[in-house]
Amino acid sequence: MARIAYFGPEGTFTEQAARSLTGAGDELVPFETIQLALAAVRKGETEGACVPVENSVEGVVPATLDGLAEQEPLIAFAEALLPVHFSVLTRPGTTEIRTIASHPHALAQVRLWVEANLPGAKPVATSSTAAAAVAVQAGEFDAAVTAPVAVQHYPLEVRATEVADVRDARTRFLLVRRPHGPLPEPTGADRTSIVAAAANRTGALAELLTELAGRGINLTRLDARPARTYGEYRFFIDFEGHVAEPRIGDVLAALRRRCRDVRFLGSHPRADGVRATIEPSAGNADFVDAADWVAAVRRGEQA
Ligand SMILES: O=C(O)C(=O)Cc1ccccc1
Repeated sequence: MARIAYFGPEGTFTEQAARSLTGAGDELVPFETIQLALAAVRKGETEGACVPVENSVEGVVPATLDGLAEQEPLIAFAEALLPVHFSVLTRPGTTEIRTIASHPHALAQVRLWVEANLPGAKPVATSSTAAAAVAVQAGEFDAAVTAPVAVQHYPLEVRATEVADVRDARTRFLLVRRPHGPLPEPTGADRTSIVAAAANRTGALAELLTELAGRGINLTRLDARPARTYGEYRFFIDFEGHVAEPRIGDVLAALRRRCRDVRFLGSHPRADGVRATIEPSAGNADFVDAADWVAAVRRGEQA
């Protein structure tokens, strides 16, 4: 049985993701912010933490990216991909909706629906979708935009379901832990994540990407975030493959040489099961064969 922190309170999308990534015997512990959930696993209060990382409409979750790039290293060892549509909840008997509260990512994904269905309602940001439900229950706001499961946790009335301006929106969540013990086994459908601080000079980012492109490695995400000093950036790069594979080990070694700083954020199976694209002459067997050939040349066996 493991204790797993998650971005709560109860009834968030992240709780749903955490449930899908853990077993029935595991204990899920809610934290009010992403930073607190990550701090819990860093301090060893929990064995893991589940946090959202990116959304197909709103993009990255900055608190998660910055939280993984800074302080003691954490490793993502599993991910979940959830379809995201919302419910609108009010206190029973509410007739007029003047304020509508939610996590900023949720508000951004229902803006058109609110304009069309609740004209004049003022959006108010809360720390999470479930925190909005708590605030509505306490009478602070009139309506909350929540995960469909939130109504099972809070005594509120469902005013609308399946609310989403963009159909098929998805959010990806990570289960992270401190770097100890073995990594998940490679499956052929894996994702590796790093954060790199490239030198501040012409072509530095292009050089990093060329290392990946030259080995036929397909990127799945590239984001830049400020490195806390004005004008300096960190690059978050996700790509297909697992560090256990020779072709991925080879590119990580090259990135380590080229970057001022590179942090490994994990290799784990992709939630969507998409298998890695392998370009001609860039498969693992090609890398092993090439390394064997060099070793043979060094032994003087091949001239
Ligand atoms: O607030 C939540 O429920 C979260 O888990 C974060 C979030 C917010 C909006 C869409 C997906 C995840």
